[in-house]
Parts: sequence; structure tokens; C-alpha cells
Amino acid sequence: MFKWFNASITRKVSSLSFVLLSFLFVVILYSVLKLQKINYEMREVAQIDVPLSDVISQIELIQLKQHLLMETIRQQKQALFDHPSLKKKALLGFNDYNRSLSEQLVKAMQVIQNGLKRGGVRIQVADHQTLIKQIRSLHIEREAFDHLVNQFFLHGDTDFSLHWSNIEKHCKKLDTQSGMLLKNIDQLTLKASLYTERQEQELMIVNAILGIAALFIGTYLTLYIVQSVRSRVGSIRWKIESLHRTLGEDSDEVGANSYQDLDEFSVLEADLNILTNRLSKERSNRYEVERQLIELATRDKLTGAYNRHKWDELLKEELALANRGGRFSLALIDVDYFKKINDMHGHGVGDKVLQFLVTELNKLIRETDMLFRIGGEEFAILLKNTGLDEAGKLAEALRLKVETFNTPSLPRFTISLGVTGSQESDDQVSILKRVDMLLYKAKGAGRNQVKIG
Ligand SMILES: Nc1nc2c(ncn2[C@@H]2O[C@H](COP(=O)(O)OP(=O)(O)OP(=O)(O)O)[C@@H](O)[C@H]2O)c(=O)[nH]1
Repeated sequence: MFKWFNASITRKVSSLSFVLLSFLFVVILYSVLKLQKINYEMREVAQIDVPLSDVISQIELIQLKQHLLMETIRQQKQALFDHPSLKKKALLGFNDYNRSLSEQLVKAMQVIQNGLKRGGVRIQVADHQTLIKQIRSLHIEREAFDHLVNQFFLHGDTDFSLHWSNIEKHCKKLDTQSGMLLKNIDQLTLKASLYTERQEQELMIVNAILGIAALFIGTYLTLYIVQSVRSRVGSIRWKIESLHRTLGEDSDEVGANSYQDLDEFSVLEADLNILTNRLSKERSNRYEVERQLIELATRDKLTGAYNRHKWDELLKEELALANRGGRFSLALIDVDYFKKINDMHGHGVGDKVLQFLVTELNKLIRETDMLFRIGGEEFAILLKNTGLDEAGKLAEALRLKVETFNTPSLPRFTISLGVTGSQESDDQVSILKRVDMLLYKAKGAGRNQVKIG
């Protein structure tokens, strides 16, 4: 039982259905067996007790007729023998009585014997057997009475009183015996119907008990499952709400009253949908923030060019690739007389010059080339997979572009460039030293120049 409480909802529902179906099965099985039994008993009542009841009423009628006949003879006395028509009528009445009683007794005997033979008598077999004995003895008495009646009609005219008193005595005896037989048959019929009634009541009580037990168990288990589903759904919803609170704003979307028409699982589904949407929004926001942080960490604030940190990192990577057979070129760029620009036009204008320079350089370089600000007014371009000639041409184009630009809001200026290509066994120090030297040479040669080497 303890294990059951910890089982999954599916197992609980299955076991609940199993218990209820078992109950139903027991109720059906019990009802079928009991109804079969009742059916047999009803058949017994129909095949034995009903015909016997018919015999009872017939015998009662025969006896009534017989009493009337006896009363008539009692009044006629000796005169019976004086009138042949009266005698004949009386004789016919006795014969009819004898024949009818005999017929009914035979009929009763056959009904009981047939019932016993077919196994139809299931209730009070012994009582039925006693009935057979009583019928037999009544038969014997009836035959004896028949004999007395014959004697009466042969010798009654000579000694009416003697013969008639014998008939009266025997008739009473017959009355008593048939009365007892009728009473026994009556009781037996009553007992059989009471017994059948008891069986029906028993069936109803047992079915009611089983039904109530099934209802009780079913209701209890259903309530338990409903309660546990509701409490689990409630607990999951509470966790979702706390998660929303942890995430911050928008938490009022959960637990809204607009769920009134939905069931628990639909509400939970709706909550989860909101949470999923929120989490995916949060994830995209996080990616965006991360992207911005990376940008901030790798870009120069003033010009937007890559910063010194990124420069060191990428230069190292390119050197490693070059050492495995790749190639790249470097251009080192410095604004000529930048101090003078600052001094003459102010630091703000100097900043704008730097921003303008970066914008223009970015327009000319390729997508794979990268522009870095590596000092105050000093920049570098990393030209991936580019030979020295090509890099030299690009440097010259850059120099020319700057020299010839004409923007009214900015003072004119020039740049000097040193350009070198990656060489075997180059490292960070050697390549930087070489390109720095070239830039120095360009400066030394009068500035606004490109030195390649
Ligand atoms: N406006 C501005 N000026 C800067 C910035 N960073 C450095 N500088 C200035 O750039 C100037 C560099 O001057 P120098 O090193 O003498 O070089 P130069 O005047 O360009 O002379 P040459 O390089 O020899 O042609 C300094 O005055 C710095 O203050 C910056 O972010 N904005």
C-alpha cells in the first residue's frame, strides 16, 4: 500500500481501474451464479409447486362435492334404496368421487416423482418424499373407502345404519388424511417461495455491499489521485512563479485569473509556454549582452577599431598559422604631426580626425582585413592571406586617400605607413620590430610615405 502512494499517476490510475473492474467482475459473477440458482428454484416452483397447488384446489372441490353427497344420503337414509333413481345418483356420485380423487392423487404423485427424478426438487427433498408416502396411504384409504361404498350399495338396504356409519367413519378418516396432505403441500409450496425470496434478498444485499464498497474505494482513490495531481500541478506552478520572480519583471504574466476556464494541465501548459518564451527571450538578450561585452572588450571606445588586446591575440594566431605554411602582411599607420592638430584645433577635433581616419580606412580594406588602434594616433592593419606586394599597394591607396580627402569640418592631414609580410620563423617581437622600423623610415623620409620591407 505504501508503495502504491509513491507510484506514478499512470500506475495509480491503472491499479484503480483494476480494483474497480475486479469488483465489477465479482458482482457480475456472483449475480450470474445466484440468478442461475434462483432460476432453478423458480423452475422448481413452476414445475412442482404450481401443479401441486392445482391438485390441492381440485381435491378441495372433490371433497366439497363428496360432503354434499354424504349430506344428501344422510337425509334420504333408507329411502335411498327405495328409489332406484336416487340409488343410481348416489352410486354415480361415489364413483365420481373415487375416480376424481384417484386421478388427482395420481397426478400429484407423478408431479413429485418426475420432479425428484429430473433433479428438479432442490428444496426440501425429504419433505417431498414424505408427501409421496402420504399420497400412497391416501390411495390405500381411498381404495378401502371404495370397497366400503360397494358393500353399502350391496347390503345397505338390509342394514343401512351399520354400513352407513362405516362409510361416515371412513369418510372422516379420508377427510383428515387428505386435509393433512393438502396442508403439507401448502406448507411446502410456501417454504419454497420463501426460500426463493430469501435467495433474492441475499443477492440484493451482497450486490449492494459490493457496490457500496466499490463506490467507496473508487471515490477514495479518485479523490486521492485528483488531490495529488492538483497539489503537484500547484507545486510546479509555484516553482514556475518563483523562477519568474528570480528572472525579474514580467512575472505577473503567470497565475493570471484568465485561466478560469482551463483545467489544471492546460494552466500548467500555459505557464510553461510563458516561461519558455521568457527564457528564450532572456537567452537572446544574454547572447546580445555577451556580444556587446565582447565588442566592448575588443574594440576601442573612441574609434570603434579593434583594440590593443585583440591585436596581440590575433597577431599571435596569425603567426602560428604562418608558421604552419600560411602568410599575412602588416601595415603600421601613424598620423603625421598629430600633436600639431591637437594643439591647433583642440583635442576634440583631434578625436574626430582619428574617428574619420578609421571610417575611411575601414571603407578601403577587405572584410577579412582587420584594423586595430594600437596607440594614441597609431594604427595597424592585419591583412590575412596577403602577400607583401598586394599589402604595399593597399597601403599606398590608403595613404593617397587620406592625403586627398577634403572635409570642411576637419583639418587636412597625412599618414605614414610601414608595411611588411610574414617571414619564416617570425615571432611577435621580430615582425613588430621590422614594421616599426619601416614606419620610422617613412617618418624620417619626410612623412606621408609608405615604406615596404
Ligand atoms: N586628440 C587626441 N590626441 C591624442 C590621443 N592619443 C594621443 N594623442 C596625442 O597624439 C600626440 C602624438 O604626438 P607625437 O607622439 O609627438 O607625434 P606627432 O605629433 O604625430 O608627430 P610624428 O608622429 O612624429 O609625426 C600627442 O600629443 C598625444 O597627446 C587621442 O586619443 N586623442
